[in-house]
Amino acid sequence: MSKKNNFVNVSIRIKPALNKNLSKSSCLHVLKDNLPVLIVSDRPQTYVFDNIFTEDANQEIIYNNTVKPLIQHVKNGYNCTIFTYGQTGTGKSYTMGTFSQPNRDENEGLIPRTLASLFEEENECEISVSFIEIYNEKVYDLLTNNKSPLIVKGFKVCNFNNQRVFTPQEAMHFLNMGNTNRHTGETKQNTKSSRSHAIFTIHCNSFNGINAKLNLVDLAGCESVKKTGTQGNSFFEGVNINKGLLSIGQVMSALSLDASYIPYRQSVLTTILQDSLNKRNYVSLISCVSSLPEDVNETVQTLEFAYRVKKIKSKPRSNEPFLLNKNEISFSKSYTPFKRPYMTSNSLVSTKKNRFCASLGTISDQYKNSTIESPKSVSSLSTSPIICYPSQQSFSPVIKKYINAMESSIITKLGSVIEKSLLKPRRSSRKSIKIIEKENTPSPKYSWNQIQSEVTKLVKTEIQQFSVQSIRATSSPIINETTLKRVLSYDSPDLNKDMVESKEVNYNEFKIPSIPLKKKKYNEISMNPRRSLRLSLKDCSNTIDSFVETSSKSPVKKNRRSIRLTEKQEKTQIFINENSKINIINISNTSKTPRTKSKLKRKTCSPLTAHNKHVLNILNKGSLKQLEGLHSVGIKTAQQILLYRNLKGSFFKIEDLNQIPGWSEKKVKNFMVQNFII
Ligand SMILES: Nc1ncnc2c1ncn2[C@@H]1O[C@H](COP(=O)(O)OP(=O)(O)OP(=O)(O)O)[C@@H](O)[C@H]1O
Repeated sequence: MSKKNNFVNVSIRIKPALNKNLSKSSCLHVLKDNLPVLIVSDRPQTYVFDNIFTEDANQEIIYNNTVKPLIQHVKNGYNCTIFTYGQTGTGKSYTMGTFSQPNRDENEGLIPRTLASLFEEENECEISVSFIEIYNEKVYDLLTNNKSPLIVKGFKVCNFNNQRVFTPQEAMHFLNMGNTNRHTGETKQNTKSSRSHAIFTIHCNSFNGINAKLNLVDLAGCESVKKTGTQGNSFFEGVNINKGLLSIGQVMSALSLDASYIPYRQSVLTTILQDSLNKRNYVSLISCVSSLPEDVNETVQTLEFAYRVKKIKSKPRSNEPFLLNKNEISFSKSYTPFKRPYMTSNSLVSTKKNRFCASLGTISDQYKNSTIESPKSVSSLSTSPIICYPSQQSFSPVIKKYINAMESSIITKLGSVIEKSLLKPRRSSRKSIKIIEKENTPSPKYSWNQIQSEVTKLVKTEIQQFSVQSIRATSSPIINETTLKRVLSYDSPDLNKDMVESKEVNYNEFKIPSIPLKKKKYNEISMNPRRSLRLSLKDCSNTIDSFVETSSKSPVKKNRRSIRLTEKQEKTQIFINENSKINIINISNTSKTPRTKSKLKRKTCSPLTAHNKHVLNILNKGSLKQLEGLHSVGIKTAQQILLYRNLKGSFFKIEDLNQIPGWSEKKVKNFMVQNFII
């Protein structure tokens, strides 16, 4: 399966002629060169499949080539489905092993072999089994004597028996029990014909929280009323059987054509197999065919179905809870910032929050079940607990309870911090964002400082609150800084750089790492409207010291491009140049400062220049209403200007309007003419 890198495996099994006396010529010819090719007599088509099992292939060969490769996938958390399809009497139930065989060893089918294999190795997961059937478009539990149909909600069957099993024998007991309860009947073509579609499911719940299932589906056979000779009740059974099979064919066709709509709802069979028959799971199909010339139409129909399934290109996805690993980080880096406005929908937020909490939840679970050891590097990130304690420390159950409660409390609250940050309302309209997205402008500002301080506060208070009760007495907890960085960098590509380094710190010394800002261009810088910070001289000395000390670390202060200190006589100005060096300039001679220059200029401004400045001022600082007050600016244009300004910063000159997406030079000129800008 994996050698061809395709996760849908399609096999054909040709039923041997059981009555040698009746065996005539075969309508199927198999060529085995590089690929197994099947040719049907007198038909133009040739078919290539993953496996073609000829009449002499025994049950072991079938198992080794179909189900065996899936076992490890199930253990790794992938849902897998194997199903048998074909004309009635061609050996689907025989292949699947749903009915007990006279000589168990040799003829044992796929289900008994799978169960034996799952229990063979040391058990890494809890195994339970369920067995249901779909009879006349209703679902029945085969592991109970209750004959009332089960309720299907959405695509989930409710209240079916899921029996925990510890040995293959126990599991076989439930298989046989289900078989006795299954609807069967006699037809012209099969003395014990299945009148229902049966689904035997092996649920594998691994101890690290990964749950996966293996569905072994024994479909009822396609039947022609003429050949089976069914009448009355059996006739209606046949109609419903064919309905299920037809719908499964339509689902497969849609999947193979990559259709946006997959018609799962056409029948109960496809409805409840929805979470298994899709591109996220491993699927293996065994199509059972007859080689008898009189069955050639049914055989071709089965081969066509198999061929459609073969075309499906799937991408299986593990049920493993979401963990931020290196790949996720690199994904986050390649995140185009402007996709965010679309992604901050409620659903995305809840998905992100759930996935994030799930990842931390798993971490906590692992932590509960294993010896606690401090994480050492980024590579151990995905398995590291959020709070670590000195290794080889054994905790009493009471303390463990506190630790768990504290962790889950932190996890829940961190989720809401993230949610809050992602749901930060935007003033912009969706349309405007779309326009600007094309221009690949920088990301809208997120208040990461707020998140930082909230997370710090939260973690500290939580730990202190719990520590008081018991933990502090036992040991001093250590916050795994890497994990918290991960929390902070959850949606911030900027922060991921920090993750290369990892260390543990005591919570008393714990400080959320500062976010290094990228060198920004003019427009990006102006995303932060506070470009300068004025301080009175009283606070000056303290502030300068702390500013100088922290400015190289703190991105918040870096954004403040200068601190202007005002005093009556002496003025000091602090500039941070592009290399993050701080220059303190004495500007007691006011004529040297750019500010004074502009003041001088302003004095000599002509009325027209003043008007230009006024318009520019409105463009840079005006409210939506004020913008609308300008000529040729409607509500949409005003919104667009506002959005652009919020994202890119101020306009230097009115001509800069042509940087707004959709603003041609002609439009800018028109704006200028209408607003008397010269
Ligand atoms: N490869 C095989 N080797 C030996 N016996 C086989 C083989 N395939 C099928 N049989 C036998 O053929 C008969 C019909 O097989 P089976 O009941 O499995 O068919 P089916 O496709 O499930 O039919 P239906 O759709 O009517 O349930 C059984 O007696 C079975 O033992």
